[in-house]
Amino acid sequence: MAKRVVVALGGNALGNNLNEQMTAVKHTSQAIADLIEAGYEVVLSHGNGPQVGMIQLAMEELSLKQPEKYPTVPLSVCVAMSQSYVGYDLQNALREELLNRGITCPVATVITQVAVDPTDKAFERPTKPIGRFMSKEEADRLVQEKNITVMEDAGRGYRQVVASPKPTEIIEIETIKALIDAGQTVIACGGGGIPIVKENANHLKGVGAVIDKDFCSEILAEAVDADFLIILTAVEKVCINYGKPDQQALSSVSVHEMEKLAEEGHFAPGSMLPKVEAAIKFAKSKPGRKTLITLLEKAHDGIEGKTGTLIRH
Ligand SMILES: Nc1ncnc2c1ncn2[C@@H]1O[C@H](COP(=O)(O)OP(=O)(O)O)[C@@H](O)[C@H]1O
Ligand SMILES: NC(=O)OP(=O)(O)O
Repeated sequence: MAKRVVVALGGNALGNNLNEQMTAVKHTSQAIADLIEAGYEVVLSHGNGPQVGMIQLAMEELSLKQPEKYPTVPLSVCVAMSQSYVGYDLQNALREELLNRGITCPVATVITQVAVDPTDKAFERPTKPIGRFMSKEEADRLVQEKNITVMEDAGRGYRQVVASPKPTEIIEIETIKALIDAGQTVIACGGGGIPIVKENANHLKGVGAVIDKDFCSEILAEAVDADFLIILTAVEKVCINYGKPDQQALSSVSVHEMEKLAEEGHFAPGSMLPKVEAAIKFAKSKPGRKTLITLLEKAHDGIEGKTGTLIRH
């Protein structure tokens, strides 16, 4: 039976703006098509930090200019827009790459809502960076003008941060499973999913948050009973003492060892730590499940055991 793989695409797989994304998805599709060609069943998820920030800013400018005509657009709707915008580019690029290789496999994006707990403490403490990077001066000015929260993002500059509650349930999971079982390649849970809370028996209400795509990809991987969770990012291997002279790359690590390293503070919160936490959770969820963290271009080599950081039981 074909091995089932959930692939979480990081920022470098999509770029930061319209032009970058058009180019990046072509490159990304080659790496994904390599996995499909090698016989893996692939389910894709992706981030949306730059995209949702761009959409939110555009919507805000419009509503500031003409509030009667263009009312404020909630963040949950901006997440929905980012899902369809990225999904559109990604499914088209992958469709073309597969057809060019003579592979007949329909590709579809599922608009995915993801439940969060309305009492999640994350609503009181924004941590998820979105949008572009800013200087400290610009960030301070926007804090005054717009009453937003900003944070320094892993030594790369300042960004707006929003609440990022933990995902608890994927609403469209049965649709996603039906498409996978029909042999289709599915893009789902984009941007961590559209965050919703269950208000009563049947009503789902969007909430102002951006869910971490690594945590959401992990619950997706469990729900579709994947063998592998692959988190593709901008580094080939996870390191200890990252950025220091004694930096050391990790190749194959048990969940127990990885938990210890995380406790020792080797992984930066907001960048590598959520990936490591998601990796540990998936590898622990059922015997035989493994997580791989590596570079986009190394996805195929990584799953063949040639590179990347493997987190296993
Ligand atoms: N211990 C570590 N090992 C490797 N990379 C790390 C580590 N700590 C922080 N990083 C940084 O985390 C980045 C990945 O996080 P991020 O850029 O947020 O991911 P994404 O690809 O999902 O957008 C890496 O490119 C690297 O700069
Ligand atoms: N939603 C999310 O985690 O996006 P990024 O991966 O772009 O931060």
